[in-house]
Amino acid sequence: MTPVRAPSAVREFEAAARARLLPAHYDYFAGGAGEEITVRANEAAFARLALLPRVLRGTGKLQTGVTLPGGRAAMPVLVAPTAFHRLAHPEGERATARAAAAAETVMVVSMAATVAVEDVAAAAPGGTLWFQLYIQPDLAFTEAIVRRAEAAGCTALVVTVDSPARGRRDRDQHNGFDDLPDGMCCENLRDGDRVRPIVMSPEISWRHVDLLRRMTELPVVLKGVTHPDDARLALDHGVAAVWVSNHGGRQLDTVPAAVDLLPEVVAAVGGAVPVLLDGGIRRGTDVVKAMALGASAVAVGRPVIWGLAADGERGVARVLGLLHDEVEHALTLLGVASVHDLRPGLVRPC
Ligand SMILES: Cc1cc2nc3c(=O)[nH]c(=O)nc-3n(C[C@H](O)[C@H](O)[C@H](O)COP(=O)(O)O)c2cc1C
Ligand SMILES: O=C(O)C(=O)c1ccccc1
Repeated sequence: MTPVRAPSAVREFEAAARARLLPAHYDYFAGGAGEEITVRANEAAFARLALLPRVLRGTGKLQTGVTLPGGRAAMPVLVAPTAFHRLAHPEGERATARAAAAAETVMVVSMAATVAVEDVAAAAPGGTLWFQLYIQPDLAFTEAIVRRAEAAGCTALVVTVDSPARGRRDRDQHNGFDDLPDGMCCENLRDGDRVRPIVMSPEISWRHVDLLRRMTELPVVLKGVTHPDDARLALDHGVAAVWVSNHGGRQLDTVPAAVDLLPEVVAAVGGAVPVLLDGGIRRGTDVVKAMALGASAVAVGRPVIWGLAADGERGVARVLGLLHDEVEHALTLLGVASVHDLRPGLVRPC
């Protein structure tokens, strides 16, 4: 009999997840906007970057930890905010939070989580949670959500700014996937005895970022920046970090690959605040490439979903563990002792 082995690479979790998920749910998680050109570009861009190792550097103990505005992480790979974890596993965001806490990394709880932020926090005491927010045009309601996130112990607010409208996702349209099944809802959108829909409004502007900053003491991270001019504006508006992202190719199709946008944003930010990046990270080598190009840390969206769908908390723990081990291995073979010593000279186009 062929022994069944645990997946030994992040990518193997996708097949395991696909086998377990309803096709419409798999498509929701995997898919993106339009022709999915950006979805594919995110991963392809990492394949087009080569690593150039240094030798005989006598690197001793490795350093993978990073310090960010919302706290420390033992590895430079955060859990990106993704919606609807209970579609992937009955424990939903609770399982994800436990695995992230065990890996000593940050979980960014989605505003569209299917477990309330208070319950996510209670499931993983000692874990670091940030809260992702779509600023709602109803500012009083936005403030109520911010207060909940603060009270639950979240240490940063991640404001997603790439969604002035919902992305057009053909797979979801074909599958008729437009709502959660009975018994599941966006628990962070509860307002008295009703659950409000998430509004993605084109009216949101820099003025709202200013209002939000006045609303809270928490560091505000801007997620979904692609243009260097917006990175500069973000600094003018006092953000604590800039997060380069095209939403995993789920918003505007044909936006360039995230890692290809990184150098210009890093140059625009000029070291004033940390720059985070997500989109297409599947390997430890992808993590070190992004950090060599100036990211302070990266985040993974779909890999976490695949781990969760395949094997719950254990699957997410394995995905994060694989990425951590691969980062260490890549550092060793690059001749670099610390993620802080990664430099652009270690990467070149190929
Ligand atoms: C299924 C799914 C749901 C997502 N939900 C959210 C969300 O609620 N809020 C948000 O800011 N980003 C959301 N994103 C975007 C992720 O935070 C992240 O930018 C993206 O997944 C990174 O690309 P990757 O999946 O290649 O790692 C979602 C992504 C996926 C795949
Ligand atoms: O699917 C997404 O990418 C996403 O960001 C989202 C946000 C709110 C509700 C559902 C999904």
